[in-house]
Amino acid sequence: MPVTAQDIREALKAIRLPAGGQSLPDSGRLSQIVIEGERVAFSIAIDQTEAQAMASVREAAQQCVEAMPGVSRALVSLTADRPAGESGDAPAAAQPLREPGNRKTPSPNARAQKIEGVKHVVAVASGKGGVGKSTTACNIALGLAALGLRVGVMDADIYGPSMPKLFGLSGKPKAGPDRKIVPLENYGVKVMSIGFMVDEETPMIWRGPMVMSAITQMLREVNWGDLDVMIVDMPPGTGDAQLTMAQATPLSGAVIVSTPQDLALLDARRGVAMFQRTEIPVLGIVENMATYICPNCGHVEHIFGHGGARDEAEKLGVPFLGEVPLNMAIRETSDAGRPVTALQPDGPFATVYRGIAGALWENLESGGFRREAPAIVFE
Ligand SMILES: Nc1ncnc2c1ncn2[C@@H]1O[C@H](COP(=O)(O)OP(=O)(O)OP(=O)(O)O)[C@@H](O)[C@H]1O
Repeated sequence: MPVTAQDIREALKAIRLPAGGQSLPDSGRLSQIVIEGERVAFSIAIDQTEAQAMASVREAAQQCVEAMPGVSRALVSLTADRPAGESGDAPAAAQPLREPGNRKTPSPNARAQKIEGVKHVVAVASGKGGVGKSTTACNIALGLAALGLRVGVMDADIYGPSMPKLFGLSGKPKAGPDRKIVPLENYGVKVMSIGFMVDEETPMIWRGPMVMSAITQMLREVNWGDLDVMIVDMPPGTGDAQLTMAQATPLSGAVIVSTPQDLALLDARRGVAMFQRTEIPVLGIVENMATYICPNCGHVEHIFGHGGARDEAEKLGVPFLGEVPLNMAIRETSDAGRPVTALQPDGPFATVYRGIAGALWENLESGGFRREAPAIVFE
């Protein structure tokens, strides 16, 4: 018989909080329990100061559930998103951290704990899907690495994780001697993706508390080592899931990717607004598929109109980091797991991405906003 949430709650009664405290289910700290087939996921709410003390409770809960018949894997994480003790029978994503009205939420740095050894965490986001957010995130990461920086990529795009494909990586990451997961690596960049943790056929399992569990695990239980920058590929859009995720991640700032079309710009504006509302600095806008350069004659065509993102950035008072042309080489190399910035470092597109990466790094390090990357001229 398939296991039920009630069975799991019963079994978890054996787990007690430290110092002879209540049983885990009675403590009101359990999130909703999500069951899909033989996989189970839930989170345990803690106060940030309890992280160390509660680590053994998390481990015991996981072992307890994995020992149950009908369970092949349990994903249990500690979350400090809501006050410990508050009853949690609703998915985390259904409880946006946004407060009612127009009040601003506290800065993410006050909420999300820093990741040890990681200097800057940068979200790459877009107001809507399909604008080339992941391709841009991947190539910016490689551009940063080309500048000699230590770079990691965390793929938090729950709707369609694409970093495994973009970096040409597959397989399951393994745990190291310290029990932390060792990220996979290619082209000198460490990569961790929801795509490594979930079967392709069951992407919808990463909903509600599972999303938060996976993000928490990828942030806290992965051995990232020392990084100058961690790039986080966010899910496209500006809904509550994105907002919650942004707030749970200790972001230094965000980069918004947009195409020149009006619609996308409207969406990009929403993206900017989402980060501004949460007091996460917008480090810049990248215009993707800005121009088409004829591979035969070099003629530059502005298929979708041009300059929209630059003007919009100006209006919004956020930096414009640069523009990436629409080009088959970018599509083909990305889709084949051979990103252009790593494979053709002397080519024009690698130059563009390195320029964007350089401007981003400067903004990060200065804490100020440089207006844009140097213009790249195609001759
Ligand atoms: N500058 C570009 N020139 C040509 N093709 C591009 C460019 N940027 C992205 N693409 C292609 O567009 C497609 C969508 O890109 P990508 O997956 O990066 O978008 P996304 O915004 O992350 O999408 P999703 O919403 O699915 O997460 C891919 O096939 C990619 O190779």
